[in-house]
Amino acid sequence: MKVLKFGGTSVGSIENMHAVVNLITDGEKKLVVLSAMSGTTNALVEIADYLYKKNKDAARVHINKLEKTYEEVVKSLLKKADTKKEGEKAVKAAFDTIKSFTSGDFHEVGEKTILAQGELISTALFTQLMLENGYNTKLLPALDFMRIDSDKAADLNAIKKLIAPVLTQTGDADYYITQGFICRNANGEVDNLQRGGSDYTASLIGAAIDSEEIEIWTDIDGFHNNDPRFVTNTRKIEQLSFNEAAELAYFGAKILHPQTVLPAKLQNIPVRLKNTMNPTDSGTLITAESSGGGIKAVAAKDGITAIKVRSYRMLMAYGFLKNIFEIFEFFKTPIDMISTSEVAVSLSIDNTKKLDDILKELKEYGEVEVDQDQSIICIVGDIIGDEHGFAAKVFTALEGIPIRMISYGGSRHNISVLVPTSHKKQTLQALSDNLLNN
Ligand SMILES: Nc1ncnc2c1ncn2[C@@H]1O[C@H](COP(=O)(O)OP(=O)(O)O)[C@@H](O)[C@H]1O
Ligand SMILES: N[C@@H](CC(=O)OP(=O)(O)O)C(=O)O
Repeated sequence: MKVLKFGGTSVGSIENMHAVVNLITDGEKKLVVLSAMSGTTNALVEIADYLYKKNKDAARVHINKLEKTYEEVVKSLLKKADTKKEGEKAVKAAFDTIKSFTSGDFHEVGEKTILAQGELISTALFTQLMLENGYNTKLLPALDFMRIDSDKAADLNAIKKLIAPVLTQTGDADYYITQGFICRNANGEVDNLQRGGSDYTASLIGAAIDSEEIEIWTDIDGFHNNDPRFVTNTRKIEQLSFNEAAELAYFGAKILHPQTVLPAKLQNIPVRLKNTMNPTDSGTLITAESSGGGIKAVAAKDGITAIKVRSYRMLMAYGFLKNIFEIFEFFKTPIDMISTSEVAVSLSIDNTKKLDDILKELKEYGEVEVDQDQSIICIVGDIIGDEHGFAAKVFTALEGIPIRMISYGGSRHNISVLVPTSHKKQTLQALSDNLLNN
């Protein structure tokens, strides 16, 4: 069975939902993962923010506004009395849940439960639309089988164990619909796979049921060789290897959630990116196969902090780097880039929750410098393979750009440079003009 994921824009209007019905109903059994209608998760984040700030009146205003929007959606989307009634019931249940958090203290479980309502509504309404059109469709509650562990990492073993009985109990159907993004954590509470996480849901489910293909349907014709939000002359890539796609997703290509590729790669399941608005286009295929030499694409990851530790104790000493890295391990803060000289080590992180604690400990080892608002620009392809003089080409393209760090040689697929975010657009465009489009 194929797993298909449709993102927020693909289910973001009545028209698009009808287009998705037409697209999936070819008689082939499938499991369909849906995101919340576009804009909904942001609206729910805003409501949760008001509740954290104890501004209950503002939260209520925003809740009522969103509820009205969904009442209108049900009216225009569903035409038959029984399906319309089910749609209204689902919307009411979701908004009753949201409203239940407007009294008393507000905590993380409340926030996660509020954020889950977008996917719970979109899947409930879409299932009714499928039934109204006569398709044998069943809703699979993702909260019954999607799990993360105590480190907040997806628990593929638990998902594998849980999804089989859920499918059996749900009974036979031509089309199974389920929620992207949402899951339960190790305490059984409602949680999520982080923003953009529906892609990851699809690949986890794909791996759990050993799907023949995972299709990610979105609002663009596939993976582009640069970020179309910042660069004008981007082009679609026909094929990428799992490793190339994983690096691009991890280093900021928004079209895929950073962790999406791994479950598919582990079980060698092809991932295809397709455009809901242009379904006949071949899209981008991601497989184990190498996609040939040369530079494939560029992506940028924002919100990076660079930390430099300079110490003469590092000179000729062993164990210095181990001590530095142990501090990051202790504070559960992953490091993205590293570069070293005899007396200094620079590294970059994107999670700054424990920055003050980390800096305090690092200062025990030497002078510490911190630069915030940096972006990692990641250049991906078969870089070390055939093409000599590749590094020279990259540096020529980046002439005039203040590079803070460089990482080269860690993998044959990737060169990364760290630049101030204020120079991100210029860097992406320069790489497009000099490396990708000439
Ligand atoms: N390299 C890239 N290739 C294609 N799209 C990209 C790339 N980098 C960023 N994007 C952006 O990703 C968007 C699709 O991702 P997203 O908005 O999360 O879609 P969805 O809501 O369908 O999940 C595109 O509209 C595009 O602006
Ligand atoms: N609704 C969630 C999950 C998601 O993946 O959405 P989208 O597919 O629209 O990126 C979010 O906005 O983060």
